[in-house]
Amino acid sequence: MAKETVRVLVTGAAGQIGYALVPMIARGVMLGPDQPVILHMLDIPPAAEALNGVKMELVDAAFPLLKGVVATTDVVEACTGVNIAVMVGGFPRKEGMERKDVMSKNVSIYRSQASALEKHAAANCKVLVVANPANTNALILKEFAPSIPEKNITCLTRLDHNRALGQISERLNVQVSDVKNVIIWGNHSSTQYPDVNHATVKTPSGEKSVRELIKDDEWLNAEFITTVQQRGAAIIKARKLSSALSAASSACDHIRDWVLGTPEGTWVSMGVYSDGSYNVPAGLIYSFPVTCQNGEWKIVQGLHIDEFSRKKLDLTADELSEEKALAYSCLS
Ligand SMILES: NC(=O)C1=CN([C@@H]2O[C@H](COP(=O)(O)OP(=O)(O)OC[C@H]3O[C@@H](n4cnc5c(N)ncnc54)[C@H](O)[C@@H]3O)[C@@H](O)[C@H]2O)C=CC1
Ligand SMILES: O=C([O-])CC(=O)C(=O)O
Repeated sequence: MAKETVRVLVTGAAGQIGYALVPMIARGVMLGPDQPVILHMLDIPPAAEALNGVKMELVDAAFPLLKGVVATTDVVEACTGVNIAVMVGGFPRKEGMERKDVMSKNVSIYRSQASALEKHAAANCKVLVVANPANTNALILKEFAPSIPEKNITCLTRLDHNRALGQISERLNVQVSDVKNVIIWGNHSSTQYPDVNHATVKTPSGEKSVRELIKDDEWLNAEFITTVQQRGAAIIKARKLSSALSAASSACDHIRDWVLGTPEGTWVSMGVYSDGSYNVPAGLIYSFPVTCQNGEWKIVQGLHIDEFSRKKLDLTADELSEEKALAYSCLS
C-alpha cells in the first residue's frame, strides 16, 4: 500500500543549505525511496523571487516522490500541517565570527517561529534546528512552543559526527561506512567534544577500537578534536561561505535515523533536551549519543567517562548555559 504523504517544512529554503537540501528530500534521501512528500518552503520577502526560482527548479526536476510544493513568505501557511520541520532560516556567520555572534538575530526568529509551529504544525511534528547557534535556537523554540513535546525538538550535530567519522576514516585509510560510534558531546560550536573512546572500525578480523588502531593518543586528544571543532570555520575560509552540501546531507541523516531508526549496534549524535544524563545539566539542548527506534530517540546510557572527557563535557555544558543566559538577555 502506498505510504501517506508527509509534509516537510524547510525554512530559509532560498539559502544555500536550502538549495542543497530540498532536492535531497524530494529524492527520498531523508525519508526513504518509497515515501511521498510535499515540500513547504519558507523564506523572507526579500528572498521571495529566489524562492520561487527554487520552486520552478523542483517542478523542472520532475521528482516522482514530490507530490506538491508550497513556497511562501507567510509563516502560518508554511507551518500548517507539517509533520517534519527543518529550521535552516537565519543569518549564517561570516569569517572571523563565532556562531554565538549571530545570536540576537536568530533567537528572535526562533521565538516567533516557535509559536507558528505550535499552533499550525501537525500533532507530533518533529523539529530539527540547523540554524546557528543551533542548540540555543532549538532551546528557544522549545521554550516558546510549550505544547510541542520536548522530545520532538532537536538540533543538528550530525554534521560534526560525520566530520569525526570522516577524519578517522582518512587517518586509517578505511571506508567511512566501516567506522561507527564516535560521539559529539555538547554544543555545535568550537567547545564541542568529539569523543572516540567508544568508536570502532570494522576490519577483516572483526571490530576493533579506534584508539587501538590509530595508536596515537596524542593526535586523538589534540589535533583530531580541534580539526572537528574548527571544521566549520575551515570550510568558511576555503569557500567564503559556510558548509552547505554536508550540512544538508547530515540533516537528512539526522531525520532519517530519527524516523526510520538507527542500525542495530550503532548510535548517532543528536542535540536533544538534556534530562541530566551523564551529569549534563537538565534544561539545555546538548548533543548526546542516541539510538532511535519507532520514531523516538533514546540517550545511550552507561558509557564510561574518563577524567579527560569529563572536563570536556563540562566545558561545553558551561558554554551552553552562558548562551542560554545571553539568548534570554537578547529577548528581553
Ligand atoms: N548545525 C549545523 O551543523 C550547521 C548550521 N548552519 C547554519 O544554518 C543556517 C543557514 O545557513 P545557509 O543556508 O548557509 O545561509 P543562507 O544565508 O544561505 O540562507 C539562510 C536563508 O534564511 C533566510 N531567512 C532569514 N531569516 C529568515 C526567517 N525569519 N524565516 C525564514 N527564512 C529566513 C534567508 O533569507 C536565507 O535565504 C545558518 O545559521 C548557518 O550558520 C550551517 C551549516 C551547518
Ligand atoms: O561554521 C558555521 O558557521 C557553519 C556551521 O555551523 C558548520 O559548518 O558547522
